[in-house]
Amino acid sequence: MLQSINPTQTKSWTALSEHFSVMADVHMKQLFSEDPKRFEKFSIRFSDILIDYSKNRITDETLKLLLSLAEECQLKNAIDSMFNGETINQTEERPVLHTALRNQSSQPVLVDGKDVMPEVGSALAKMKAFADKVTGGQWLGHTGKPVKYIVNIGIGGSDLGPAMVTEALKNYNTFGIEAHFVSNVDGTHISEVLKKVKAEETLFMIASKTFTTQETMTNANTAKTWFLSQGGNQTDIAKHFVAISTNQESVVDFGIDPDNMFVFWDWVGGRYSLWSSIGLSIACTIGYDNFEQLLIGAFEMDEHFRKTPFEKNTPVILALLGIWYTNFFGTETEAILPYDQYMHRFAAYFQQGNMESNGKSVDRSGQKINYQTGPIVWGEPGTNGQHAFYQLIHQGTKLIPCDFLAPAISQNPIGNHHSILLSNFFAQTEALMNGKGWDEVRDELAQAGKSESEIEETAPFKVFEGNIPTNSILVKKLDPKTLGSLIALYEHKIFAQGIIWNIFSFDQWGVELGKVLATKILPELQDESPVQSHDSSTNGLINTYKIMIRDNG
Ligand SMILES: O=P(O)(O)OC[C@H]1O[C@H](O)[C@H](O)[C@@H](O)[C@@H]1O
Repeated sequence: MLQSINPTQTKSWTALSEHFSVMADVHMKQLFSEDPKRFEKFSIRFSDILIDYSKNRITDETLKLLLSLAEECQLKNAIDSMFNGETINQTEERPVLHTALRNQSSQPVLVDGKDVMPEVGSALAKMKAFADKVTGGQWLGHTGKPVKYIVNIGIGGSDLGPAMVTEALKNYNTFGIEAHFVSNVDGTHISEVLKKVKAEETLFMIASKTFTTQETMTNANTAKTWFLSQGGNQTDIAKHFVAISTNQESVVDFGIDPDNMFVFWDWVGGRYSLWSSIGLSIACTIGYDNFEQLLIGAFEMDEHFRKTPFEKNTPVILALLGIWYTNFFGTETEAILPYDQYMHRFAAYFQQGNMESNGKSVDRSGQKINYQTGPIVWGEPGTNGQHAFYQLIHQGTKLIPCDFLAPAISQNPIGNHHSILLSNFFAQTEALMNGKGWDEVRDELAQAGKSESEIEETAPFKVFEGNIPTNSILVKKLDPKTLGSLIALYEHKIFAQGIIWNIFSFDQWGVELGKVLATKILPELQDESPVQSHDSSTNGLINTYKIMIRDNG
């Protein structure tokens, strides 16, 4: 059981509030000029990852207070409780053990007194055997051809993780197998994917923890009907459809052979499941050995999170910095900006990871919260974002803390592309920190031959206040192991924040309401008769929809 501790009632919170009144107006430029060792002090090297958090609006004192907030909120106990398999997902009465999926030690992991590692081991062994066959060209379709296309049908956690990782590690896909992902119930999604694949060379992976999700089951049925219309018959389904789920009964009802079912467990949250059988599409495209490297990278981060004192503990530091801005500076969003095209789905992945986990407003004792919790997470790869939304980050009215991520080594070294990319990465964090002061702007305009009155007129628009916080995460190369560590870094950051905010990070009750209402409305759309049972807006929308359909013939 996790204790309920209101963070705002701690001594550290009060001290942080007082400290904030001092720090609110301190410019980072000044902090850098006062301390030439600021980078050494506020950066951590973990394996091939450098995390530089020196461009944050913090001093030694800030960090000291934030660290004591973590202590007062009993973060250490909570970490132990998670790794030890205690039922910390209390509202769903489950432990939270995605860390067991990547546990490389010989230590048992107990759930209700039973070691789950043998089950994890056999699920991984089944994945390996299958992935080896697929990537080795030995898993044959009904006409005797090997697999060329994988279509993963899933949504949310059963889509975003595998989709993000297969993109991020695309360069490790040396087997010529194309991975496609269908998530949206909009028929356009599956239709467009089916245009690109050939049934006899396609392996469908129906990925759903519950095997009841409306979108996934609708898409899965459409895929089955399509497959049967393309020359496959009922008995061929076994060669072309596999299921990844915790729900064997529904898998069998759907018509998938239990031998073709890959399991995981209810103690793996959907948005933390890419390490489980949900990662099958990853293993079948980049190969099982690379999938294993991903697990190893995550395990190394788990060990670091579990064992490193908080002042050198990277997920804890990132979590505390986020809390500093969210709860004291009043920031509402955080941007994740990878300077790596392969990572183009990374922000979208952690949008779910973060917002579904920490988008809560009731604390662990069931009380309504009167402080801010999870931020809005968003982002796009650099340098694209620079030409789209960085204007607002540089000169808008909102303070937006940003994480910049980049690999030192490009996997596609063409000409000077990578130095250009990285020069932008370095320049942006520098500019966001320093800004551009009045004197600099005036000098520049004077040098360009502007008159005094012209300078007065133009200068205000060209001034950048700077002082915008960034974390720079520079990795040697985006290989499977490093990616595994990076994902685990963000996962644990989210966990640590949830503990301090005194919320339950592993349920998602907020997603349920829309689902329930949609199932109620679906039958109302079957005929032309107008509805009156909703509010006037919803009635109006449904009835106009019906008229549009009717008028279309
Ligand atoms: O894997 P499934 O059971 O199909 O669930 C897919 C997704 O749907 C739900 O609405 C949850 O909000 C997500 O956390 C979950 O990942």
